[in-house]
Amino acid sequence: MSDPTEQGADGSGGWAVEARGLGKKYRRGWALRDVSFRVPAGRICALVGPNGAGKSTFLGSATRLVRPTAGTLELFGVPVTDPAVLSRFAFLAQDKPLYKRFSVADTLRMGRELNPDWDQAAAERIVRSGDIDRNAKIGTLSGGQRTRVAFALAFGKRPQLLMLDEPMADLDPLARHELSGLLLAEAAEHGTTVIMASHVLPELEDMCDFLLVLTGGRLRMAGDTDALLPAHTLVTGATQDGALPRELAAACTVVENRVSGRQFTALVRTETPGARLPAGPWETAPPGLEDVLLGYLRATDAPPLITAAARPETHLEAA
Ligand SMILES: Nc1ncnc2c1ncn2[C@@H]1O[C@H](COP(=O)(O)OP(=O)(O)OP(=O)(O)O)[C@@H](O)[C@H]1O
Repeated sequence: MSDPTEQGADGSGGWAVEARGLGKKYRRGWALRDVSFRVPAGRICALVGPNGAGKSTFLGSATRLVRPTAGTLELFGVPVTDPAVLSRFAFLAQDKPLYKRFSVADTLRMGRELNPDWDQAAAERIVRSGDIDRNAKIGTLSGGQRTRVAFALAFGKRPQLLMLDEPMADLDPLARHELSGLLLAEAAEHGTTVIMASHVLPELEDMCDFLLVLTGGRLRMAGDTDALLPAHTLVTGATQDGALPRELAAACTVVENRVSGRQFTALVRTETPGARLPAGPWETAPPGLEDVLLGYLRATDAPPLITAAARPETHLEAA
């Protein structure tokens, strides 16, 4: 077995997250089922899926808040069951839990006392640029201001892996822009890996270079956006019966085919990188990230696509 801390072929430093056969069953059924993937270290990874897809359950499993029913999960090669992972990650939960009676200054002091690598200057900077009074009690702050303090706590910890569950939901457009810029700068400067669950697809296009897509607790797509996007093509053309022309359908995997009147618009993919679709009475265009994500979110029976970079070793060995 290779070492998660060793240099990857592309010069990057191993992988940050590795899930193998990960599953979580609640009384009503499986929230996550047989999920296996790797996220290489240093990536900004979007975790995408409809409501109830299992995103928070995955983040809960990675942060020791949820105990998986099946499989294994490692952060930087350390099983999440090992308390040694605690110093490696920071987590910004959807409800941004903070102590309401603490002041902002108390909250940052708590961060400093609990975290050996605490970066007080970075945390203070984030709070200051939101014009938040250090003496204000958390309970008196607006939702967006609380989010900013939670960001300051997460960044101040200087984690190797930052996990965020819908971090921007209650921020105004300016704060959104500022904090996403900060996230990118942080990741670039410190090599931090980021995993961010979000429903705001256009935002992800600008920020993320790696994708994880879940629907119904199953992994549908995983890999570098640079590898995933070029594998897909948007095709439009005329159809008599709603089906794609046979010659076209034979040359690709159809992710989604939508028919309006006598016109089809299909998201297709070729399984061999660089393979071309046959020419014919149809038009092709490269899809944007949002087109690809929406295709997989709508067509839940499309075959999953997990690129080689996102597959744990067992899959590579079996291939
Ligand atoms: N504590 C729990 N007890 C029982 N079922 C749960 C629990 N937490 C989550 N579930 C179920 O697990 C499934 C996945 O939920 P999860 O919160 O992980 O989805 P999500 O992708 O984060 O959704 P959203 O986008 O709405 O936040 C859902 O069907 C949900 O009802």
